[in-house]
Amino acid sequence: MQDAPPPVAQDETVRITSQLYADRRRKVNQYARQERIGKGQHGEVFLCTDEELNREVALKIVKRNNPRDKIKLLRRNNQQQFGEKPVLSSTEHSIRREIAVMRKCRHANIARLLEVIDDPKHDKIYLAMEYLSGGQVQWTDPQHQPMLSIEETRSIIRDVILGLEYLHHHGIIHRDIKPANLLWTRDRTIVKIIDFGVSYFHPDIRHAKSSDGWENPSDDSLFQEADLLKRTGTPSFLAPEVVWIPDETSKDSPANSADTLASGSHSLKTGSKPKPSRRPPITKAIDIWSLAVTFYCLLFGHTPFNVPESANENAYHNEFVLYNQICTQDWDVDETMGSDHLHTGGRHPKDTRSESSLIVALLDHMLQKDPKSRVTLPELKRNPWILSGIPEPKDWLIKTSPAKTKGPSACRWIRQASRRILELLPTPRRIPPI
Ligand SMILES: Nc1ncnc2c1ncn2[C@@H]1O[C@H](COP(=O)(O)OP(=O)(O)OP(=O)(O)O)[C@@H](O)[C@H]1O
Repeated sequence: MQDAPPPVAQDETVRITSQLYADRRRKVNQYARQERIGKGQHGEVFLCTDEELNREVALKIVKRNNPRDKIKLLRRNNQQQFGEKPVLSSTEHSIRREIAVMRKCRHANIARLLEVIDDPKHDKIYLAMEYLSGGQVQWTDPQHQPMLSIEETRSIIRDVILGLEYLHHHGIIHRDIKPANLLWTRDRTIVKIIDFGVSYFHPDIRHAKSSDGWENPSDDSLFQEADLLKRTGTPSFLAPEVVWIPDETSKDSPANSADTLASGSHSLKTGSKPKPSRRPPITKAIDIWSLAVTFYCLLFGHTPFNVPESANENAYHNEFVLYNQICTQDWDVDETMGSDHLHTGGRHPKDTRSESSLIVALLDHMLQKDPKSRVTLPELKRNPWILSGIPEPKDWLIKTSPAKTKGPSACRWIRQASRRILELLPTPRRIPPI
């Protein structure tokens, strides 16, 4: 094994393998297992050596059906009409969605999928991804103090902006942006987005031209519009429009079942903002909100909206308190931000030219409850604080534009076209020596 693994080639296509020929404790096809590096809701992730290509990969192993899924699935498939597509378990649905999105992505700030091993005879699906050995972005120490400097925070946020810009350009909403889904490369210079299990794709939200070589994920049934309304993601990072709760006076309101919040110890009157009477539409602006919560976490070492300490044991009730805070409450800032302890000057700093006040103003634009007033990704990318320190900002903006990055099929198309042109050219005749 060489010291530094060979980098992933930009035009390397994702291999789809339908035959699992080795599934032993230490080996999955050509992947020799080393230690476990992660465990999520859907599966385990192992560091592996790809013995064919002599490089390290992260192998995510997901069981198609966990036991809970199996019972639900049996019940649903029994109720199905003849000829209907069988319903996928929620785990399989999530992994198929992740594969559909990751197969299409080629970007420096998005973890690359290299191979999918999906053998119908086996109950597990394997995803070989580029190994991001720098680990998760750590943002808080055991005392809940921020661990990252302002400069490190800026660089991370900039990387995520670029990754999200690419996703949004291609009609993908990530829906679970949080520090745990941001991984460092080995040298800790680049951050990449992972975990596309709850992401959403819709061709109507694409900006990219259909001629740019980026094909839409093939299976529409994986991306149902109704899924957008589900509160998937991580509670503290969810946008107001995602956790939107019908008016308390409404008959169906959860407030009526969860011992009335507004009159209880968690009354949300101070600094509260009126909630819109109708749920705002769910758009890519939800990723901006989650990015803002992430940004806040890196700066202050805690989330902006939290369940108050006085909350009770009822998890449903506490979640409801949190969602009400997200929808109606303002957030506050600590006295200092970052591991460099930059003074904030409070939630509304008097000195509007200081660096910290620029950051608070930026957070303010990103944490707008109304998605229509929230800063957009192109505006965010052009924000002076975000651009600060980049030697040639204009060039950087052009160079990093997602319209510049070509999809995998475009690369393939270019290769095929050049091969075809070479075939059509007359074979050079040997010139006889004079
Ligand atoms: N490409 C990678 N390189 C290195 N580590 C990784 C990689 N992908 C995932 N991991 C590790 O494995 C963990 C779980 O991965 P992932 O979030 O994809 O799983 P999941 O089951 O979808 O999780 P969740 O419960 O958050 O939905 C990550 O938090 C990370 O620590």
